[in-house]
Amino acid sequence: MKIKAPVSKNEQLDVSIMDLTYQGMGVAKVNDFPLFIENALPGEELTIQVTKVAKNYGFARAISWKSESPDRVKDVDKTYRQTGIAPLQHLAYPAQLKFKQHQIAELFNKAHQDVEVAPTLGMANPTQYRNKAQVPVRMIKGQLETGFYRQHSHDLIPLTDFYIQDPAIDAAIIKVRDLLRQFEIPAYNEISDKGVLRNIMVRRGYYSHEMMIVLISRTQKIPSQAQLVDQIHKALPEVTSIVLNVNAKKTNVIMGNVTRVLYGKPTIEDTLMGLTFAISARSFYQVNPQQTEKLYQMAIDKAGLTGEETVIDAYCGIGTISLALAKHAKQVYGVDIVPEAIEDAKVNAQKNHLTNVDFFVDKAEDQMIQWQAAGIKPDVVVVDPPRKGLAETLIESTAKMGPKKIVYVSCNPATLVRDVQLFQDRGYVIDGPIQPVDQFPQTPHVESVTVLVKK
Ligand SMILES: C[S@@+](CC[C@H](N)C(=O)[O-])C[C@H]1O[C@@H](n2cnc3c(N)ncnc32)[C@H](O)[C@@H]1O
Repeated sequence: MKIKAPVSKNEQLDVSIMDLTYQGMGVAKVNDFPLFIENALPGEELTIQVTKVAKNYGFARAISWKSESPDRVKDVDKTYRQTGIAPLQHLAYPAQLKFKQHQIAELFNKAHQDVEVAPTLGMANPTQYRNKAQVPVRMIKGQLETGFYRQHSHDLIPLTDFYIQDPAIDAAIIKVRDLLRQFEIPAYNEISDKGVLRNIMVRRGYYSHEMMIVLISRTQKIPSQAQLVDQIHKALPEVTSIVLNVNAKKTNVIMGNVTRVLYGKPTIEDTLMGLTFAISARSFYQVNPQQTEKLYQMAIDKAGLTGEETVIDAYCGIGTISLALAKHAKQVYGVDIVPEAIEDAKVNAQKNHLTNVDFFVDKAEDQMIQWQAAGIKPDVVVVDPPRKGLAETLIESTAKMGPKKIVYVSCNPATLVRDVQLFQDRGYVIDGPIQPVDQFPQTPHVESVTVLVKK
């Protein structure tokens, strides 16, 4: 028998908000049927209009408030919410930190795990923190614009202040945009699959102030390329690298596989944990440098190294954690799937005069099986996977290698909970509190460090 939802589309209702979801939406329940409402906070009483009804849940939009949460920040800029750049900016920062701590505890509780979660480590100035921007380029009314997509769409909202980005990066985007207009370079059109420039990526070293501009183009060459590049580096003295990335595919993936240096070096340098790192266009590098130092210090402290240990850093990127650990370990092995990242990692080991680190290009899950077969016996394994978490085969081979300690740096508590359970099934237990670190203020994203030890 088909069960009818207790609400229908377009219906208006008065509700109380009970909780925030992992995506940062308010949750209200009507006869146990959950409704998700953007921009609504726990404790608020409001009138909503139902916008979508699915089998077990629905979505609604807020129409008017009867009572507001004391944690609500008034006078927020709606553009940031519309674009999804800062979907939690309406929640006061201390409450954002509590929300992140609570999210992790909730997800473990739902999996019947009683864990201790420490208060989230926040930052003093939780805006303008990003060292990297990736902005789409589109033609609007015949003019090239840069900005951000409206959430759940590809409609570009032009923006000049991105709120959570380093303002020097925002200024560089405007300058590049103006030069693209001056040279009449057409933006890419997703529908016709014609035009030239798709995206602009800008990275700026937090300490070095070296800046890289990546022009992501559908075509192998940009019209007036030499003059454009010349004008960009003349207008922006911090620019030490201009790179062309070619992405000729009709795809939502931002970067293609071909990169060519148009000006300066193929990498920029920055400093983290007192070490120097070269970073190329396609390599991962943490976007919040101030918080990354706290996150890495936490991972290093929790690893508890004495200088005698063999350590594996799976998902190592350009070797940031590996090299920070190498100063305190006998031998470190790092693996990442992106060849450019591993090239950077090898250069970075040399730059920092660290000779006790070996880096490998491979899927971490495959490399781990090879290390296990080769009889490598790590004392500590650090994992820092993307949001989808760990492959079960990696968990299996890690457990077989039997490290005393696993330090799990996670950017997604849902996959963290799943993976921790798989480690528990193989004889590991959580040691000490889980430590959230706020890498992404004004957004619902949650980063954390968890330690597992062998029973
Ligand atoms: C969250 S980042 C962490 C990188 C590094 N630990 C850091 O802090 O800069 C995840 C990394 O996993 C890499 N990656 C994604 N899938 C992978 C896989 N299956 N095997 C190995 N590395 C992978 C990405 O290239 C990226 O460098």
